[in-house]
Amino acid sequence: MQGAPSPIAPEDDQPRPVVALASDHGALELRALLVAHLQEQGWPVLDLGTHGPGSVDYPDIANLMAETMRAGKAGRGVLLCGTGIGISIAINRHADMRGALVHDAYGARLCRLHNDANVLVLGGRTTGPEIAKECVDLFLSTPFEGGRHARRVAKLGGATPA
Ligand SMILES: O=C(CO)[C@H](O)[C@H](O)[C@H](O)COP(=O)(O)O
Repeated sequence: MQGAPSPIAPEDDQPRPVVALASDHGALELRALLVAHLQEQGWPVLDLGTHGPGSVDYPDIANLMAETMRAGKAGRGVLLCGTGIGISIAINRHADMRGALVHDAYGARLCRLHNDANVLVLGGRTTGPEIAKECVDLFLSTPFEGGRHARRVAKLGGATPA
């Protein structure tokens, strides 16, 4: 189904999708902080790593996220690398992924309202913890607006994973 809203339920009385998080070595601390933050808020979390300080390649991490979401193991993704740039390029090579590199609350809200982003991308070396938490919260609680934006999202092509 092209351009369909992602299956997110901002209201607390509806089931919450699993949120997968993954990063390269450039965002280990911020990812760990966000995993704990989401778990504290009751979100079902799937932490895909990387789990050690060793250097890894961000395209591999983005590909793992895409495979995980395509397999239906998560409904939303949060990806991080040092700047967020490399991993956002990588995730958007997948036609069914709409990754949004975000640096503030406005972007986090608008990437849902207008772009129906299914993956939030943050930079572990560029975004502080409080802003990152705010971005993740908005990403997970803001619905897609639809309307004219549905037409535009449909023109991006690609299916919306379950
Ligand atoms: O920011 C990134 C890509 O846009 C990644 O985190 C890379 O790790 C970054 O390029 C830095 O690489 P390094 O091997 O840690 O120097």
